[in-house]
Amino acid sequence: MARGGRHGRKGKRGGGKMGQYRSNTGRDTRTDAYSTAARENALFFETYRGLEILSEGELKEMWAALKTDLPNSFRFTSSSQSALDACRVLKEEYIPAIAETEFNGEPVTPPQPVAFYPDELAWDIKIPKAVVRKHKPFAAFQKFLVAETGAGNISRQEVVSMIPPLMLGVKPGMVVLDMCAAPGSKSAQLAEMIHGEEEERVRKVASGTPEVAELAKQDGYDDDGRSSGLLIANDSDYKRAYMLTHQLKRLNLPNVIVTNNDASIYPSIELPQESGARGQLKYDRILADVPCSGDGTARKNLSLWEKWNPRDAIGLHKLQRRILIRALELLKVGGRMVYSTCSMNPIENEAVIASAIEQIGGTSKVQIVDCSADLPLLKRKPGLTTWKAFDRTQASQDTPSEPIFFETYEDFQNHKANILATESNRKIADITPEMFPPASSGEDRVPLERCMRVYPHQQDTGGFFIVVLEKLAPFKAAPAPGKRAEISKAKRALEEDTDESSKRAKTDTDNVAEANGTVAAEETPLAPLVEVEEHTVNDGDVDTVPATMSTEFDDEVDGGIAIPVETPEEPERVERKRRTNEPKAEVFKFLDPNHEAINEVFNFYRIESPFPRDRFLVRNEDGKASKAIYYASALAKHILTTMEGTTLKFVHGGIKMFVRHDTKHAQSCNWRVQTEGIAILQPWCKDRVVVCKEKHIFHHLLTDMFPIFNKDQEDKLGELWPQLQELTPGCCFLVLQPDKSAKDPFTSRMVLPLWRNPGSLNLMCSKDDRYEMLLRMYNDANPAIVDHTQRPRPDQGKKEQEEVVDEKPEIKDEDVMGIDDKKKQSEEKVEASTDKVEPEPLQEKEADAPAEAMEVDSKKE
Ligand SMILES: C[S@@+](CC[C@H](N)C(=O)[O-])C[C@H]1O[C@@H](n2cnc3c(N)ncnc32)[C@H](O)[C@@H]1O
Repeated sequence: MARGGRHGRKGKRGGGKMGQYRSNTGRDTRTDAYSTAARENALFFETYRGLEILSEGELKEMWAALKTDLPNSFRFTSSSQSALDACRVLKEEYIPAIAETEFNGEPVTPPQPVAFYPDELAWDIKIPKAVVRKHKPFAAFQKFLVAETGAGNISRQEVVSMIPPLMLGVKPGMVVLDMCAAPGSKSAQLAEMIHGEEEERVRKVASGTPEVAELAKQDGYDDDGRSSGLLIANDSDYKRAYMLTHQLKRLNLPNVIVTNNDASIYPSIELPQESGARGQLKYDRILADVPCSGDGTARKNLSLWEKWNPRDAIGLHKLQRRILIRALELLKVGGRMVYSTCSMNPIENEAVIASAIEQIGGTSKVQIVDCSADLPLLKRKPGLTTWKAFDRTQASQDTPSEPIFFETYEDFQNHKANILATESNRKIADITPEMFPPASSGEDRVPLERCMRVYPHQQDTGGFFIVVLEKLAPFKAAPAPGKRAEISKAKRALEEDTDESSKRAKTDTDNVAEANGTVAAEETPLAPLVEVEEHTVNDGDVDTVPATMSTEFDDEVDGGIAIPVETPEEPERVERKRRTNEPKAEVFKFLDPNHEAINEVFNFYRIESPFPRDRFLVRNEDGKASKAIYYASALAKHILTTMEGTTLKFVHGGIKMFVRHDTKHAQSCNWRVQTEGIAILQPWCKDRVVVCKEKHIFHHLLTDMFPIFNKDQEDKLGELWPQLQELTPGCCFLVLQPDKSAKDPFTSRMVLPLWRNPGSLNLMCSKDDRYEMLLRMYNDANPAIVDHTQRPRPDQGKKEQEEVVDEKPEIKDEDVMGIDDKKKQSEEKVEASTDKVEPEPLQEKEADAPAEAMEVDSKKE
């Protein structure tokens, strides 16, 4: 596990990616007390008033809501049984306790389930974050939140940010792309949906009768009970892509890949087709939660009050449209995508949707899905069908802070001409015709009212824009509007063919078009006249990957202005230039199914067929099984191998299933199992399974590290004693089995790795995981954990003591970290999981090192 952290962080001063969180004086504003920051910005307010998208009364309500603290909210991991247990603990223990407490003499409102979120899995805390952190009665609750977040059972996530994944309707078996995914709260939601009830299905297939097995293979679980789906989560900012990895790794899913590419030119993935012909991967679902000006996040991103500027949206519109068009190209016919922003500005929202639909050939190619019946308890407003474009550039320089509105593009052109006539060097916004409402009507009309707008005052959240699009037919995107005008001009010039300069114009234009594809480059014909101010929103920075990928189209092609585009026969092997400090590309080398290490683990744990032998990989250049063996799903394996060395840049893929542990016991195995992959592996293992049904026995294993294993401990170990006596030394699976006939039964099933030494035992999990389980399962907030290898044992002979310590397996970083480190890390993850809060970048050392090296480093620490 990579260690992020505040320690050793080399934060940038001033602008850069952190720019949006700095005040004009360069101070980081993220930790400012909510109450001390001024929440006023006349330009921001007057712009929204002048836009007339809300009545005067509602505008005031929205403004008042924007000025208050954002409630804290979190979500339980839907795919994990221990998360569902944690949710029950919240309801049965913490909520009643909080309901009894008071703050400043008033009763406290306990956390409430988010009304629109299914199964009461999302919760809202109306008590301000600062109060929860500092007020004593909430200390236990805070501890619970931190422990469960660290364990991957809870994700802190803003309520509005939970909407796009819910609207996508992802199911197990689906192939999903999250194009702008960091820091990853929505990706985590999507990954959980793909995972579904995989663990239960796997158990049925592995143990059941043929009928049960058949049943368990259906509904997307057709990989012997495992979900055959895949999530590719991408972000163009490589540091944020590593933060994304951090967030997703907590879920322990083998069908997740993280990439680091520019979404607007996201590479196509080659797939072998059954017929033997080549095909390209098309996605069932795509999320384009694009970089935006983020004015819906003003309740938590306080620097917005200081910096809000209409140019941020204007500067991002084209990138947003390019990302959306690329998403639609990559979508399956019949597939659905969500385009979303945390901005309320129509230029980043409805204008992007309308112009993109026009560019790809209209509503016969893609439709806006009517979602009015979905999530009925979500309060929302329809998308805008008419709006004005706006800027702050007044004709006179004396009134620079007042917004100026344009009903039509001609209005804007006149305004610009007036200004430039007197002051040719004034900076004017790059407003383009696509930023205005579409003129189409009748059958071609784009039903923009089907888009969804969520305003902060409606249900005490941030602001958000969401639209669900369904691809109806393959299309060939027309060139971007500016490019189209340029090409027409060049074509006219060619037709006239009067002088040399027109020929040059044609040649230049075609060269640019060929090099960039239809959507890779856009310049309006007006561009040379207009200078755009640098906008402050850095999420919109485009990755500087050269536009070498062609934007290939679906097999059937129609209409549009065709620009010669070369569709590559196979993925291009283009060496992508590494930026300074950028880590080397991660490596994924799959092992031969008959590799010695694979044979060893299959024999030792008696892993039964049909558990696949050909999906194991290592993460080093040599392809040697030296430290860890990972496992990836079938599709993940295909993509990691076929796209190796192409422009698709991988950051993460696969889960760690076995870790090397050299043992001197001849009958043992040199590979121990890891918790990451244990739930899908164990049901296929017919050996080395130890079942525990009594909670008090497990408590002993949690509080004692390396408890002695001898006859004197027989009573303490109860049902485990005879089972463990039968086992040769080495790793085994400890299955916690709910059984009503037990005195003290478990509420749900869980599997953990256990190490059986000749003279001791050890549960193979970190101290922090022990603390989390003690809190969740035994409500024990301050347990004492004893490490018996650190204690003198007068009752043992020298040889016995040596045996205990000698076989103490190496546990990697998660075990090496102390509770304080892990707590800090969990708190950082909590921050990172919210939408617009810039996560702490990984330490440079980590960012530079491949995954395995990171672990070694952190262990040395
Ligand atoms: C609004 S944030 C996404 C939040 C994320 N979906 C979540 O739920 O945590 C936008 C992200 O887009 C990334 N980004 C900016 N330009 C991009 C591009 N051209 N391609 C891909 N990602 C981009 C930024 O680095 C940023 O992480």
